[in-house]
Amino acid sequence: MEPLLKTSNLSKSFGGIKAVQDFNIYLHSGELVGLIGPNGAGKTTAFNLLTGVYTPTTGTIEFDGKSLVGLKPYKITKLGIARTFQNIRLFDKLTVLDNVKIAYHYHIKYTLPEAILRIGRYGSEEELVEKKAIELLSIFNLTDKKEELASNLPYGQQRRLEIARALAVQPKLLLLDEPAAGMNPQETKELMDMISWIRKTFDLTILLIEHDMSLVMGICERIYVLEFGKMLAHGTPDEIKSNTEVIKAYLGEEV
Ligand SMILES: Nc1ncnc2c1ncn2[C@@H]1O[C@H](COP(=O)(O)OP(=O)(O)OP(=O)(O)O)[C@@H](O)[C@H]1O
Repeated sequence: MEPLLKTSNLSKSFGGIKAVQDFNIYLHSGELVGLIGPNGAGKTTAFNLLTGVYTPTTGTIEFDGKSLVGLKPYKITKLGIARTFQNIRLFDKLTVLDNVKIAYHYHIKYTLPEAILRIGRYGSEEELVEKKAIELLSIFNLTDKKEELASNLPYGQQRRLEIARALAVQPKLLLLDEPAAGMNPQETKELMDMISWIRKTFDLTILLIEHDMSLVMGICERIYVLEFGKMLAHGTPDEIKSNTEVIKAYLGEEV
């Protein structure tokens, strides 16, 4: 079976800095895979390449049988890749519900005149969007916050809302950039369970950047390790835990 995502010698340089070099990964449909590495290793740059924020200096990205190189981020979202950000990016001045509803509009079918005149498919599609957005909020335990401004939510809830919003674009592949950052151990545990659950329920493939090793080792089937922009190792959590190069890269930290 062809992988859902496959990159080949993907590289990105900023002036003299080789942020990502020969990044070769594959993801099969339904897999939950980790991407780890010390600070500055190139993890977020890799996500930015996969989502069209940056154009690769060299290399290829195949997703679901199509090349993504040169496509704008919104096109890539439409093809089925959604992401969350290391620094949460919500629409602060919108309500929790509207943050999710906006994301559904990637798939809306009514035309602009229908929306302006509030006729045709507009009414029925808007009702459906609201219903689906409320369902998503309930999965993420945010139903009673739906009328709050996103900026008023505590940090852990903002992180969950960002994932809910990413799911609203109905992706095949979800890229999570440090979803547990700033969470306490209890919140991290709940998040781990939630990530495993949404993967099954929404039939997702997930690529996860995370510094919390217990989270990565606990839920990922395979892990890629980057260091100084290069792939240092790739394997199962057990293989990565006992890889001497990886242990060295983390300066003796428990992996
Ligand atoms: N837009 C940019 N312009 C110049 N250099 C950049 C840019 N984005 C990233 N870099 C550099 O590329 C390298 C990789 O950065 P990147 O943010 O991808 O690492 P990371 O693994 O995500 O790190 P962290 O774990 O700290 O988030 C770093 O040296 C960084 O300074």
